[in-house]
Amino acid sequence: MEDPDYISGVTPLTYSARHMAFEHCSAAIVLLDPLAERFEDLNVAASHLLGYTRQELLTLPTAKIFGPPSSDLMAFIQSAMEHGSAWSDRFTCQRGNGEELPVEISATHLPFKGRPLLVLTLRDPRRERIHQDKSRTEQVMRGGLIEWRNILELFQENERGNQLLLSAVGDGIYSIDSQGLATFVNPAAARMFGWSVEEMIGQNVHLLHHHSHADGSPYPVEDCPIYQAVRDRLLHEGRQEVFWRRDGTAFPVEFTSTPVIADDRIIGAVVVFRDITERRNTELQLQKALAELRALKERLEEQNAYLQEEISTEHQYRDIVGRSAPILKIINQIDVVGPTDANVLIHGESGTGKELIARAIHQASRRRDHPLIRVNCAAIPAELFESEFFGHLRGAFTGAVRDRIGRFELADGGTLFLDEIGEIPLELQSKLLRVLQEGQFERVGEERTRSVNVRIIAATNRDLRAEVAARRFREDLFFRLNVFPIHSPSLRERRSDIPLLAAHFIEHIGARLKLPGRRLSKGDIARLQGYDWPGNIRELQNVIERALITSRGKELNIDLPASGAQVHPEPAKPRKILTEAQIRELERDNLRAALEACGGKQFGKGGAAELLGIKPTTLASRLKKLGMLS
Ligand SMILES: Nc1ncnc2c1ncn2[C@@H]1O[C@H](COP(=O)(O)OP(=O)(O)OP(=O)(O)O)[C@@H](O)[C@H]1O
Repeated sequence: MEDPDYISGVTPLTYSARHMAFEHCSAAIVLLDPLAERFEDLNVAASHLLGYTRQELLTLPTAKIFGPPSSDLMAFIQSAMEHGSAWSDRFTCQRGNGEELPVEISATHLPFKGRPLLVLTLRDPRRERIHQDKSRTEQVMRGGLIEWRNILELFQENERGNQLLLSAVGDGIYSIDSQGLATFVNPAAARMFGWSVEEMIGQNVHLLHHHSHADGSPYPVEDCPIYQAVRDRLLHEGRQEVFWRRDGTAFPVEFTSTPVIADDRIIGAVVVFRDITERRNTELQLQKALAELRALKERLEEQNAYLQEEISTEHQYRDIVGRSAPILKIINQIDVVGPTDANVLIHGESGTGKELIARAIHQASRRRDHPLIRVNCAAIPAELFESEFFGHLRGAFTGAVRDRIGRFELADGGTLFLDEIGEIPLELQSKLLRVLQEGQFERVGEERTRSVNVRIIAATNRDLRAEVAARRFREDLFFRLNVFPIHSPSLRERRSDIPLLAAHFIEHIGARLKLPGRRLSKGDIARLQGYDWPGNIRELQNVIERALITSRGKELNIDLPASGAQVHPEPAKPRKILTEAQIRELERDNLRAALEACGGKQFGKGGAAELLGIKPTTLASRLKKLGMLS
């Protein structure tokens, strides 16, 4: 290598380059003189591999590196010289630091100026492996990178998919940055607000659609839970708020605002919202339906209570008994008017069967499956009329401790029988007229107007025309009621029905009292027919009942006031006779005691009416009659 001319045709420059290439080649190369067992030359890589300086290696015997010449080494060198080259991985070098280094050796025979030199390329297989591993790692990493890129692409595609998804969903979705400006708005959100996506991007979304509360009062952005999420990193929800449209209208929403955190920094929030107008409407409808149901239940309960009360006190036998001309006329009238919805006014003396007629009309009507509600107008204190008719709200007046529905509502769909209609105070007559005309009224203490569909059957023993003339009864109301007048004749006007009626009562009352088989003598029948019956059929009924109770045998003892017959045939001792005033005082005392016992409570559970075993309306009328109303 000292002689620059050892290769012909090589210029000094190229020689120098070749020399550099040898010197700095990454492979470790030594030029060996096998006969001298010395290194003739070596490059930088060989010096590094063997762990000696160049100078040291040039002076060291090769045995220092390859060990004492072994048969293997001899055979290897021999083979290289004979065949021109040889390769082996069975040798070990002794490095400068004493370390044993297994090497791969490629040998090339290079005869130079008559000397048999060998060019040995030494390779550290461990280093090779390291290089290979590194290369493989790089390969894997490069492959991994591709893989990563694929994932990234997939993600980006997903992102596009996500974008598509966000665009397609029905919920409104938008995102805001940490400044509260919109960075993304899906089409559903923009559509709901009435803005375009482009118009919204970059805007303060709160000012755009969330600026006011439902009542129109301002909603400062500092209070906005959507923006709060950007400040406190917490998810915020809204359930009772409204968002505003571009056109100034609002819609109820439900929203969540979720903070978006990257590298532990809040970069914004994502808002998902839903227009809940339909749900709200459904809820409202449901609430309305529930309220109606509650009202219906309330009404049914009241109706039930009313009917229970009626059952215990009212007629066990409702059939109209009689074959007289006036009765046949009434039956005919019932047939005619029953199926219509016309108001009926029944006029007749007390006890002639006006209520029976009213019930028969109701039974003959299309309303028969709905209740017939009776109101005895004579029994209602003036101040309670309105509440009795139309109901009241709790607290509407002293004593109104709970909501109460009135008789009109109770009778909705059915018939309202206004007994003793002539007793209604004038002030209430106009309100009554309004319900008859419009079917509308308000409960006491309530603004809401309610509607009912009620047929009115009124009854009176007064001469209503005379009442109208005396201005105690409204003429317009009279005409409204008197659409179909029915006269309920006194018993005097139909004496021929008396035997039938008497037999009817003997049978029914006798059955109730468990006194069957009782009968009247012909003489008694004649006496009954001769009597004037100021109390009409009710009086007859009472006379028969008394006779059934007092008679010993099958033959009844009829006791008629006019005849002077004995009511109590065997008085053991003289009875104490009370004057009318004394009876009233006795009753007053009794009522007072009952009221005291109930702590002043008149109606309902544990009230005086219950204690006395009378209807609340009866109690009210008695208190009124006896001047005991405070
Ligand atoms: N034609 C009849 N057949 C059988 N019973 C009758 C008849 N008419 C009336 N009654 C009976 O006579 C009683 C009194 O009748 P009702 O109460 O209908 O009379 P009213 O005219 O409504 O009385 P008031 O005006 O006092 O309210 C009832 O028990 C009823 O059942």
